Amino acid sequence: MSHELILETINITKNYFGDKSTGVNNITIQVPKGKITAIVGESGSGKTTLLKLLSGETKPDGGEVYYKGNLLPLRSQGIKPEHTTIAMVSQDNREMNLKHTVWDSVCDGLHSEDQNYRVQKATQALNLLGIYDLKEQPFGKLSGGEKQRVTIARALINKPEVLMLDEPFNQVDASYREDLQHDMRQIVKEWGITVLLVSHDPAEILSMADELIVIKEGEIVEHGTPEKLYNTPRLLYTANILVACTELSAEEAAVCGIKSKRATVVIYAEDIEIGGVGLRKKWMVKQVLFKGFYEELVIEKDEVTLRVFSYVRGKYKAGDKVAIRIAKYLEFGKWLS
Ligand SMILES: Nc1ncnc2c1ncn2[C@@H]1O[C@H](COP(=O)(O)OP(=O)(O)OP(=O)(O)O)[C@@H](O)[C@H]1O
Repeated sequence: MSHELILETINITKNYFGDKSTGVNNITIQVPKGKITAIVGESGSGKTTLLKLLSGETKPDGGEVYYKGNLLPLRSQGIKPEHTTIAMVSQDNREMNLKHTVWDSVCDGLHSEDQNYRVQKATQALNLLGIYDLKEQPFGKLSGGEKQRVTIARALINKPEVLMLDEPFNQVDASYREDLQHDMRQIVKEWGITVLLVSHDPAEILSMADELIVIKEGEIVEHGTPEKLYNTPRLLYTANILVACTELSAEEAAVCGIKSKRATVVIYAEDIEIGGVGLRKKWMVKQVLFKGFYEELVIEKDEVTLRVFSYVRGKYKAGDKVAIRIAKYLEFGKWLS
């Protein structure tokens, strides 16, 4: 399927100390217009660096970035017209004045001088992010999560064509985060905004993104839809980023009844069913962890430990013996002879 592209990089490289061990190396990507693309990878893999290159904040050592088919100018070159359509929300709040009120912080981001328009837009943005009641508060006195919401409101207010979000909700309360993610997804879709999202939160990545780019040690190692990469990751690295899973050697897998000729077998907790008619109860429940609407059981057999979900709370306790059925597993690594 072909999509209209908004940003494109060709072999971009940025190394902070002149060697390949930091930054990003030779990255070629195409960012489709109107989609939410998440950049994921372990800490230090180069996600923020890639975002900064794509926004024109950082100059590549080599390669090019194209915005709508034209070479992207650097922000520091002061070439503004293109850049007003790329907004960046970073983790450091560097652009924010700590003494400004929430209202002024958001209004400062507006390009129009028309008073009615400013009031209308700022009110809309503050309501959208659920921070209208904080409008008289100085930015510096807000909590981390409130600050994040102000910087997002400020970035959204001019309806940018591209919105770059670096860990945008990591300090927002869990109770509010899901609603905010859902609202943001709806707004950017309605407004046709292209989003580049950097996040460590698997739930956020999987529920918000249309496309994932997986980056490891400064290079792209895998890309695809969240469904594809969750269900059939090519790399163990990707599975570990997207889901908390159990990793077993082939010998340990054999304890679970899995005959594998690959070095590593990965099992997602949701693919293990407890019970099963006619199965022998060989697994010991070691712990029952309360998780809200479900429980996580830590079960053990022959020194192999698995994590399983139980949706009937209170049914199992430590010391119980259970049978399990593994519905699905993934195999990675070298072939064993
Ligand atoms: N300004 C800088 N000067 C020197 N080294 C840097 C700079 N910025 C990043 N690096 C290094 O480049 C590598 C990639 O950093 P980057 O911030 O892009 O990673 P990341 O994937 O966003 O990490 P995290 O998830 O921890 O935020 C790291 O090794 C980091 O130490």
